[in-house]
Amino acid sequence: MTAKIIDGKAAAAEVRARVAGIAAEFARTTGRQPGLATVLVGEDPASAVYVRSKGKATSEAGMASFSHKLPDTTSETELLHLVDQLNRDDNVDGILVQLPLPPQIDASRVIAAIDPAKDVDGFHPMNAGRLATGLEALVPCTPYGCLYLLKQELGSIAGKEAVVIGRSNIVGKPMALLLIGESATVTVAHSRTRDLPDVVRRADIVVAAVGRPEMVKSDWIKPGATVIDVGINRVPTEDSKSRLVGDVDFAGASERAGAITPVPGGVGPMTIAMLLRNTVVAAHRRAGLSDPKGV
Ligand SMILES: Nc1nc2c(c(=O)[nH]1)N[C@@H](CN(C=O)c1ccc(C(=O)N[C@@H](CCC(=O)O)C(=O)O)cc1)CN2
Repeated sequence: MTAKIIDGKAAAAEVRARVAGIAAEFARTTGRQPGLATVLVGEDPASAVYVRSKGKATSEAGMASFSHKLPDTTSETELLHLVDQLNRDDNVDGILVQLPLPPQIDASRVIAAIDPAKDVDGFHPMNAGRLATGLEALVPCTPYGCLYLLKQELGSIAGKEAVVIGRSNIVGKPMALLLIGESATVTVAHSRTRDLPDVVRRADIVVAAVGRPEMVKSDWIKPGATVIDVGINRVPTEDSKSRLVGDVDFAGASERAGAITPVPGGVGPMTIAMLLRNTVVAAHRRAGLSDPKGV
């Protein structure tokens, strides 16, 4: 079997186009554009690329983009002060503090300081708790993007066996909750899971989010399974350059899976599309409007 390649770039472009239509309608109704503030602390090159892409995508969707760049010597107090200003700014509907943060800053304190109504990353404990209890929440962008791709591929997920590899607050845990919300039967596997290959072999749906290059081997994949690869790992090549690989052995798994996301071009672009989606949703809720349809 040769798997269908799930095109995350195309799906993200569709979401972004719909968000742009919603943002334009919001601006007509309220007299202002939805606004997203990004905060980058330090010089991490990958983070700088992601934040630039987010700002560009925000502007392209007809939303206001507010970019804040702080030096890597920024103290936690200084960052909390900026978050407080953004919380009070009525033109800002969404606040995104790019992770990771430098070691002198406790990311969990910063996340907890963001107004939950503006927490477009969905990382605030209030949004995490609301997602866990099935209440309306802002949902973390990467798992929400994975769910979008799964629903587009499979239609209903109800009753499917899903294995999520990884238990981070940002991907693994919210992914598991979203799959439970769709009535899948969910196993969360992690570094202490016994006989991981056999656990993965049961899965109709595999979501790999461990951050270990090509850890998931082809013979772990049940024939016909849908594989969502969240990993983005840069590995050296023989010509002293580097390339991106996921957490799944893509070449091997493509021979067994029914459908699989590539890296790059799979889940990554969906993360940014869902950030824009969360920003228009936050803008509507803050303006007292009902949630936009179709995203
Ligand atoms: N505050 C946050 N920080 C981080 C998040 C997040 O969701 N919120 N996620 C990641 C990084 N990330 C977004 O910030 C992100 C990662 C990758 C991509 C992407 O489109 N990747 C491309 C490949 C890019 C490349 O060539 O390097 C792809 O997969 O096709 C988008 C966003 C950590 N921090």
